[in-house]
Amino acid sequence: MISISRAGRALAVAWRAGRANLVVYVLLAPIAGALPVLAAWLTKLVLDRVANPAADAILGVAIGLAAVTVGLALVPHLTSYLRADLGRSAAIVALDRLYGATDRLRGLRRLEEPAFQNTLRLAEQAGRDGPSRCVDGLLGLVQGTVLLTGLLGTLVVINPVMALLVTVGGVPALLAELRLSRRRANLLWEIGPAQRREMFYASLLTSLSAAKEIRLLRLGGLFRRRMLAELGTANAAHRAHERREVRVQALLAVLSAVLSGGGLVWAVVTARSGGLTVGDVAVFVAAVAGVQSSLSALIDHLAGIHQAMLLLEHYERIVTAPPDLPEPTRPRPVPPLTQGIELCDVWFRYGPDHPWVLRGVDLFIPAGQAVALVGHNGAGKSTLVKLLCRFYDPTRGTIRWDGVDLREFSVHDLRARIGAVFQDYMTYDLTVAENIWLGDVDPAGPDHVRAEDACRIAHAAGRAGMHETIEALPRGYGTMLSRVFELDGDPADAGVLLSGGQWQRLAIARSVLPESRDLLILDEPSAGLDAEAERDIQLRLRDYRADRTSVLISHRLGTLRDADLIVALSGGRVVEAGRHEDLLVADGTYATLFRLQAAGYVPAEAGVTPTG
Ligand SMILES: Nc1ncnc2c1ncn2[C@@H]1O[C@H](COP(=O)(O)OP(=O)(O)OP(=O)(O)O)[C@@H](O)[C@H]1O
Repeated sequence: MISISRAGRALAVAWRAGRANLVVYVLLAPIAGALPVLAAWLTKLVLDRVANPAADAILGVAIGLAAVTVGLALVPHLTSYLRADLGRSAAIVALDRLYGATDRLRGLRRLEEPAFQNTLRLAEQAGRDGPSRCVDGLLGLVQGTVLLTGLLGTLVVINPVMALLVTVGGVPALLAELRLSRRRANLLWEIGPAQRREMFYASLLTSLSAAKEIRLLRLGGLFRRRMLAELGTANAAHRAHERREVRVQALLAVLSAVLSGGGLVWAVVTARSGGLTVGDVAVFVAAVAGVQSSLSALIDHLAGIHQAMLLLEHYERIVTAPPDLPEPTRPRPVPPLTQGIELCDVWFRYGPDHPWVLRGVDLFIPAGQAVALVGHNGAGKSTLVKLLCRFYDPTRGTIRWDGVDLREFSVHDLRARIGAVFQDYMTYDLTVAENIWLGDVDPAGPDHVRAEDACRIAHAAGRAGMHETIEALPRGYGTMLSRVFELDGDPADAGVLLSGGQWQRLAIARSVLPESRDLLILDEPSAGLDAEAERDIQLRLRDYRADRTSVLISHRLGTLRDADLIVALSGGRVVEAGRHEDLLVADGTYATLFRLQAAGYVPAEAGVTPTG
């Protein structure tokens, strides 16, 4: 029912998070359980001595009761402080493990699976409060057991039958609560997709990047309604579950009230016939109420641990997930590219139910040369470069780096040799300097830009033709590129936003920051640039690309005409390859695309037929 090993791992997380807090918390648990029992017995003694003045001195007992009362008042505050502090520290340790595990997923495939995203969301939830809930639950069990044992012992002394009845009365509650906790954990899984969609619509409604389109197309109402519909779906599921809970718990409450009511009648009748003292009646009533409430707290703790364990299952599924891309046990060092990259009969599709995107691509990308990929939308150009970066492995066929299959390298080392600007490049809500520095972060170095990085960052910005523009910004390289985050927590210092083309140049600067990249991939790097800027970038990058292998993708074929090799993809295959002039002569796909595009720049009446 409750996995001991999982509970052990949750405790280990709490131990790593805060040993001192945990030790004090553990020591307090039995004390917190013993205090109410002590209070009940001391109350009995005080009452009996008040009722019988001939009995022993009362003062010592009364002081003892007062001390216990102070303890009873203080312990809950201390416990709740420790619980909160331990919870926060345990969340840091657990989330560090969780995001460490997602970071170890080197490919993209897993992140594209809805089931993985659902698991991830519950794992995040479990990571935030799972370990502390387990610790809480386990210590609650310790505290509850001490309390229950003491109170049951008290009850046994006065009325063993009642003790048995109250204990047996707790069994249905235990079974019912465990069932309910399993249902609750399943419910969270079932409503996961609706909650993720709800969050998606909610984030659209407040996201700055979506704001223009949402306002212009007046989509706010639609997305709000959809968000509410998803929320409604989740709420309906919660409501149905809570109704079931209320029904079960009401039934159990009636059972427990009948038991304690019967016990009270018995105690009063017995006291009238002299079988019990006033103190006995008081302690009996307190013990019955105490046993019932501590039993129900114990059951709640068990159910809470049970539910936390079920959610931690999602957490563990993520942190123990096997690598999504097989990594060799003894990876080969990735040599500097001296011969080239060879794709041999590469077939690829995004999933078994998806159509083939690449159907037997054979291609050689010679080292030190610029290879351009052209083709219609959806021809598979970006897919091909994603395979070069090993975001996915080919479904069939191999890709070789100087003759070695990419799968024989560590993915990390391979990527250290590749620089890229993707079509959907990132814009980070960080400073200009950080936006460029992210292109070459030393994993063992500091987590911030160092003063000595300034020179190479400016050099990379210069390569992308951005240096002067950056210098003109309010804080130069220290300018925050965000309208939603302030610099250094100063609300008056909201940053600036760049234009699309300027962001694109920044992405290029990021990709050319490291000098150590052998392969440069530029997937539509100039889509957002004006013609002059595009030419300017081409000239600036020519120097960087000179001794490097580069793969260029662009729909502006004019920018590719100088490439050493132009490769046309169609239907998932290479249909043509050659230099610009040769392909025009061949008069195939490339020539058709090139002429169509060139004709667009020439007045129709001029009747000119560009030939390259
Ligand atoms: N992550 C993905 N999951 C499923 N299908 C995908 C994914 N990415 C791309 N595809 C599909 O693969 C095909 C090739 O896409 P790809 O982006 O490689 O084309 P492309 O040649 O780069 O197109 P474009 O010129 O429009 O950028 C498309 O049909 C697309 O729908």
